[in-house]
Amino acid sequence: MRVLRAEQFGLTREVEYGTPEQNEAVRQIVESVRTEGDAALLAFTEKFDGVRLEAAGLRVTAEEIEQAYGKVEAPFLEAIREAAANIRAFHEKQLRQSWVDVQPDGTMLGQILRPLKRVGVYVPGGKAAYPSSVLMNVIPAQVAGVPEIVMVTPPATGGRAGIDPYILVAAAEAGVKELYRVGGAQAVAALAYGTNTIAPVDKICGPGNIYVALAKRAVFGAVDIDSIAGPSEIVVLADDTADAAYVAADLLSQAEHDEMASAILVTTSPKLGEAVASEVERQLATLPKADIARKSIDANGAILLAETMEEALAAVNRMAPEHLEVMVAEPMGLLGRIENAGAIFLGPYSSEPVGDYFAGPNHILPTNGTARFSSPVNVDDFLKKSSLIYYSKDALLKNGEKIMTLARHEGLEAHARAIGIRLEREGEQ
Ligand SMILES: NC(=O)c1ccc[n+]([C@@H]2O[C@H](COP(=O)([O-])OP(=O)(O)OC[C@H]3O[C@@H](n4cnc5c(N)ncnc54)[C@H](O)[C@@H]3O)[C@@H](O)[C@H]2O)c1
Ligand SMILES: N[C@H](CO)Cc1c[nH]c[nH+]1
Ligand SMILES: [Zn+2]
Repeated sequence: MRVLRAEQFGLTREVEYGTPEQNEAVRQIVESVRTEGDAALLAFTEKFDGVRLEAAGLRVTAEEIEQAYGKVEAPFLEAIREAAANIRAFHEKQLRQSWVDVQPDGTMLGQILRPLKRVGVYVPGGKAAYPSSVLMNVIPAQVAGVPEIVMVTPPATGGRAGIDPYILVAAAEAGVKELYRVGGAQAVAALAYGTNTIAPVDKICGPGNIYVALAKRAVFGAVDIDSIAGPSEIVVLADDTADAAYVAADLLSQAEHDEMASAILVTTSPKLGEAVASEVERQLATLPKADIARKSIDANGAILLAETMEEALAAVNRMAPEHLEVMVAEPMGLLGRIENAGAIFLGPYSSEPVGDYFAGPNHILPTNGTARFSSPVNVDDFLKKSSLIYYSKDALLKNGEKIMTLARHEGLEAHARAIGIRLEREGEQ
């Protein structure tokens, strides 16, 4: 792994996300699906996923899901059910209620929360199967009360024939009723604009590779999106008390997701840096996905050496990583100084996969520095708010002049008169 001085790590705000070629490819895919619908969807599915389908075959049937149950083992079912319960319990704590505040003069002000009507959830499946992402997408939407949850996932998970049965079982366990075998930018475009087969949604959530992330960014505005949850990232912030083997294992846990994933150690200890570099090499050699992890570590892996914890924290906050592990003697003591991170894992036993699969917080997290302003997927993503305003006659008579003053300062006479006409008429009575 490259060793760099933390202060020299010139990580500035990224202006362009993805290469120009990837951006152009996504632009063309999105535009074709928008204008040609199912025909383009099927053509891109054949081109990028190697699967030839008819429009009628896009929707996954109840029989397929039933058959999938026959292919998964009992320990998987037990684990996914317990994970689902943890994720549901965590997200239920996020649920907020509508509220109304009634004042003595009869004024009523409030906020009404309603679930979005129809949302699309993307479950990745290009290089690996992600049943866990089914739960992370679907459960918060259910907790919010979304009536129509549409799931899409590539038709040949990890290049194998068909959708991974564990994904199908996770979808059934989560209660998904509408599921299509389509992935990549074409799936995002279909959800956003609709085709003959897939009705358009109000919002698209879920993680994916660079093509999925760029497509979500491209359709934002036509629909809402959660965040740019692109290729995975991990930053480990460690001092000389950290265990090099643990740090290396956690860095590799994210490197194996994607050649574009990134894994960075920020440390005040050159000795730990050296030990982690050789541990990464040792552990990488035996990984089944060593080819992907190798490319990711070579392209986007680094060890940043900082003089002080202050400097280390500045580098972390500048990167705004998707996942931050804090492996220092007193992790709680640093918490208040971490400003930007999608999820923060404290101490040696909170290894990143604890959050990926089981603890309960969402694993769909902002990447590429967007944790500066974006949040993990959460129940609020699936709710919209309407403000509620009721003014009594007394309240309008009391405040009308002030409203007219403000309107006239903006040069908006019609606004002032809309109030004035009521003051004249009601004030006379
Ligand atoms: N940030 C998060 O919250 C989070 C969570 C889980 C996973 N992830 C990330 O999700 C990603 C999953 O990626 P994946 O590839 O396994 O699955 P994916 O489903 O995101 O992407 C696969 C699809 O990409 C499309 N594609 C592949 N090559 C293409 C090309 N050259 N041109 C156009 N389209 C192409 C294909 O249509 C394919 O169906 C990884 O990067 C992983 O790190 C992120
Ligand atoms: N680490 C991923 C988010 O970047 C989520 C995940 C799902 N399965 C394994 N990992
Ligand atoms: Zn992961």
